[in-house]
Amino acid sequence: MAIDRLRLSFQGLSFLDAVAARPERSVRLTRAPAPHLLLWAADDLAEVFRSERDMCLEQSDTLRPLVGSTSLLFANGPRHDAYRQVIGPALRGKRLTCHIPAIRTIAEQAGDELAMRRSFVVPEWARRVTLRVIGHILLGDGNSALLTRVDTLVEQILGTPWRTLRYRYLRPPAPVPSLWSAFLRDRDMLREELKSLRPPLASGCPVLAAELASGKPPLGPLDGDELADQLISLIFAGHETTASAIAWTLYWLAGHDRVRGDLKAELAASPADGSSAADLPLLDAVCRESLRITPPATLAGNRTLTTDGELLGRPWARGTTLTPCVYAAHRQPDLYPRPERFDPGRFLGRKWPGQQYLPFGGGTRRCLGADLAMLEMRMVIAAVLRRVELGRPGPRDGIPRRRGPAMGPPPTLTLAVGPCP
Ligand code: HEM
Repeated sequence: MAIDRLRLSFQGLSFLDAVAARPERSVRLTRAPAPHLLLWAADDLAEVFRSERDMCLEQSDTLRPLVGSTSLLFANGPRHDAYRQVIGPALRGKRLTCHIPAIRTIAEQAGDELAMRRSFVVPEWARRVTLRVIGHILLGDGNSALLTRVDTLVEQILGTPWRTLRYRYLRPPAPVPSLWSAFLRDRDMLREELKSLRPPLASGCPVLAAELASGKPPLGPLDGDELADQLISLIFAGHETTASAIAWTLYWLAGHDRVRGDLKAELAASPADGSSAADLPLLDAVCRESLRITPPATLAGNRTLTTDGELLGRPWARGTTLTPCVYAAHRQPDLYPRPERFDPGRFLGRKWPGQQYLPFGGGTRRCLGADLAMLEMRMVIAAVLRRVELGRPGPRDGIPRRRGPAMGPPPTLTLAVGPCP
């Protein structure tokens, strides 16, 4: 049965496509002594998200060398709660609203850049935009060289599935020249710089790095290594997935003339910049449908049971791992008729429950940047569509590619752009 684990690792989405139609809405990747299941039935997901106090998140072998072993992405128990209490409020509500003018400027500049071009490589352009946004929120302005180095480090290991496999499985001793030793050298130099960074305490809006470094409860003082882990984690989590989401949304809009026309009409009829979902309902629905049909994170985090117990009507042994499968949950034809069709109408005037629509995962580990990501998607898409017309993508341009634990469009996805008619 471990064959299914290998198929997931090597075939990725084609494996998920093959199992998504199973009536049991789950697949067992491994059996005892350490069973691992992917789940997507709404009732099962709701129960998993309710029972997370008896589960912990395991560190990922792929991400740990990048984000560090004290990363909040792997924290559990009270330390995890403390991180969420500090980071969560900084990324929603009034504190997020404070960053809207800066995000608007970044979105408009990104749109202006396209207005001067005939075509652009979408994933690379989108990563530059989202890197600027998370850089502004986390470190304040003026750290673009440092941010680019984080992006280059990520690219070095996740840029292609082949690079990820080499980085994951070929780790010779450090003195041997290899992708691994180059990665370790660049990572360590970057960490040293992050440790000595002194973010401004306040620059209009509070800078998240300064709050993390403030030593205030519930986190208390972080040493340099722990702070560097959190900065790399937040830059990584905060821009990779959002860049994929923006790139996918432009891809879907480019291929759907009617939806794009309706959205342009909505934008033409309103001065709103997209910072509020209520002002531009079709724009919001387009972004949500894009996250449904091509969720950047196809799986949420692996939850491992810390005690023997009963769940989903069955007894489970400690050590069992349960993973919500976002991709399969979003492709259930009884919930989403013709799930392979891009149809933003599914989200117009309708809110989906968290166990049926979960691009940001759920429960106590639900994405802390969900509000920021939605805001950023809407504002960037609005700025682009107001400035340029998009050309049609090619027939093979939408084949998803693995990017570490996430799913992105092909790195070469290129769209033609021209003046608005
Ligand atoms: C469209 C963009 C994004 C998507 C699709 C996405 C998706 C996810 C998913 C699926 C998880 C795991 C949730 C779970 O296991 O239940 C997650 C966790 C997380 N995300 Fe995002 N994310 C996005 C953008 C962001 C942004 C902009 C930030 C900002 C810093 C961010 C920060 C985080 C953090 C800190 C966690 C860990 C939460 C925890 O473990 O408590 N994400 N995200």
